[in-house]
Amino acid sequence: MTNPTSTTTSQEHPLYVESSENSGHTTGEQLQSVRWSEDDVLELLDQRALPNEINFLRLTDVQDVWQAIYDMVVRGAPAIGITAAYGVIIGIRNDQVVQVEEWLRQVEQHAAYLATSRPTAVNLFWALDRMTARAHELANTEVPLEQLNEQLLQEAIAIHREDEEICRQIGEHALTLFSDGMGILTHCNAGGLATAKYGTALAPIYLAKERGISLKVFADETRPVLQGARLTAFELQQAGVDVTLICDNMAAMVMQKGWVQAVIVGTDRVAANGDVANKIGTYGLAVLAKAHNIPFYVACPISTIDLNTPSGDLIPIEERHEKEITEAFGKRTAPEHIQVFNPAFDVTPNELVTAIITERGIVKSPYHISLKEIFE
Ligand SMILES: CSC[C@H]1O[C@H](OP(=O)(O)O)[C@H](O)[C@@H]1O
Repeated sequence: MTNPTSTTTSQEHPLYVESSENSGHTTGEQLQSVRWSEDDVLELLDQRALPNEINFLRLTDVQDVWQAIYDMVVRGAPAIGITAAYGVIIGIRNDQVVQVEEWLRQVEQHAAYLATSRPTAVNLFWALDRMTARAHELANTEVPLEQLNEQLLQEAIAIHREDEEICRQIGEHALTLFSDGMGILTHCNAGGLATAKYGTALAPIYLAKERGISLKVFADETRPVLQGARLTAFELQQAGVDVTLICDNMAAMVMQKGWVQAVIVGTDRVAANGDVANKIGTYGLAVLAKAHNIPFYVACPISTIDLNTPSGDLIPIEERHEKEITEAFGKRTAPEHIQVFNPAFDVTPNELVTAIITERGIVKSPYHISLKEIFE
């Protein structure tokens, strides 16, 4: 297996690069976590190194794409789906196929392989299904074999580009729920780093910043992988947003002090009844929000809604390596041979979800009905 090459940029290289129309603001063009380069290579911002280093890995082998998703080089449901879509292209381009039927079989094989990288985020499977469906369409056209890869690449690019606009629309709908001066608590990272741009839960916060609406954000650090501390706090600080980092066990206190008027999180999969799988710790946050009579919002594209999974107890929950809990910064923080339980996600029952905010609008209970309607 080839080792992905890395293109490390200097540490002072900002996550945001000033764009001409935003001169003087810090909300310049956000650097993408996933890029298809001009020389046709998949480039991934190594999110494991943030916030200390900005390193881009260049991947040209489908096994490396699988590993990058599994190791959380790239993470976040939409970003995982976008990466896997490009992973299919990388795989098929390395194959020497001589017939269309063989080309189609190889596409399906690469998609099936990439689908084994992480089990919970349904966007991974949604994106791979979209790529294989497009491949079947292309195989039944007159497109010559040597042009099929380029045509299929356009589908991966479309998935990528559409996600940016979808996230902006989620932001527009979510922003109708927020007003100047509100305290917003969020968990994990559902920002630009988890998507093509803007994010889902963080999208309204970026739009509020651009429109002069001041929101005070509390970001849970989100143990054990610290996506909140390393990614959300970093993203929002770079964008000039008023963000305060807290430990996960401080959320109750900031709510008790009256500093939080809404909770908004992303999600990796919404079941047909509105149960929500999201980063571990989300369920506890929803219970706390209920106890403090604070609205609990979930933001996601409709591609994260899985009508084929009837309820949250049927959502596969990824369990990750014990080292994520027993080590920190390369040092052991727990006794050797200690038993560990490390689920990466939990499920919030739909009755604790105030609303689900999508690019098509705000969905409310009864979710077993309203979630179907959003697709009509
Ligand atoms: C916009 S999806 C973000 C979603 O994904 C995160 O999980 P992970 O960092 O393990 O990929 C977390 O559940 C976020 O809410």
